[in-house]
Amino acid sequence: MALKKVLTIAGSDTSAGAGMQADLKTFQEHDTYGMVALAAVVTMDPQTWAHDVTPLPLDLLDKQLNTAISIGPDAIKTGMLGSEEVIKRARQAYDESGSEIFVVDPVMVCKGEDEVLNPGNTEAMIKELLPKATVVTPNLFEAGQLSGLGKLTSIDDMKKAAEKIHELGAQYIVIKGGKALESDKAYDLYYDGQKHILLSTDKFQSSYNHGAGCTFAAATTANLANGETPEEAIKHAKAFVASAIKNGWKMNDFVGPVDHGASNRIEKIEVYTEEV
Ligand SMILES: Nc1ncnc2c1ncn2[C@@H]1O[C@H](COP(=O)(O)OP(=O)(O)O)[C@@H](O)[C@H]1O
Ligand SMILES: Cc1ncc(COP(=O)(O)O)c(C=O)c1O
Ligand SMILES: [Mg+2]
Repeated sequence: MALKKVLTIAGSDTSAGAGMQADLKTFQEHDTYGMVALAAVVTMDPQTWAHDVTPLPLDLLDKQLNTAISIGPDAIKTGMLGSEEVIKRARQAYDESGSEIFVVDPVMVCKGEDEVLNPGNTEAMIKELLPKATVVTPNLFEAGQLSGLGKLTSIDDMKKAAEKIHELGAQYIVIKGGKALESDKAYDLYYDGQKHILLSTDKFQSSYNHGAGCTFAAATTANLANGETPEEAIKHAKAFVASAIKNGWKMNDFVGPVDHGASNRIEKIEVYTEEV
């Protein structure tokens, strides 16, 4: 059977733990055919590892989107988009694609960097992306921004934020408590408009977790393309990224990426679920 075609509209992380590199590696691990339309290139200062984001010219993004859409992706994921213009283009590309799976990873900051990439982006994501999102995968910070609730510190806060984001049009929401929520387990909250499900795994080391969010959203996209329900897709994506984090490794004095292949190559991790 032909592989499902999965397109990421995202940035390039030259260190290759996050961004479109994480997406492509994760798509491959899920037996899907990964494709890319590149929106920006992130480079790091070798001395300080400060991130520098260089957007690609919009006409070059348009050419890539035209090509990719003509191939007929079965599912589309977004990652770092960088500007309101690019967010609009991503929405148009999804509308034109005929695909019915749109996974929005609303990347606002890079881990280790606390400056929001561009505040106007939040409004554009709310207006352009959420109404079309099959699944949206904000981390704790991003969920606070999208919901307008600000800082979230508890599962109860996450439930309220998920309900707000659902009202904005996203069909399925998963808020990643993950590294940011103070807790003994790694919790994520799933909401489908009716029930809240708390997903958890053991909490593993968090020094070498670069790319965890991208990997989680890419795995969700691939699982949906392969026919899983949103609930299954997210649960399996969480197991996949938990193994990737457990086996994360030190790249240099600044960063350590997750091991995108760990779930298939090294070990499976169990995910627990309960309705809350
Ligand atoms: N230390 C950890 N151990 C296990 N799972 C984790 C850990 N940190 C994050 N996760 C999981 O990894 C996924 C990505 O979460 P997170 O790192 O918070 O996202 P982002 O990279 O977008 O900020 C989520 O499923 C989260 O629960
Ligand atoms: C291109 C790109 N996309 C997305 C991200 C976000 O990565 P994470 O999966 O750690 O949230 C980064 C972070 O460096 C990045 O460089
Ligand atoms: Mg992220």
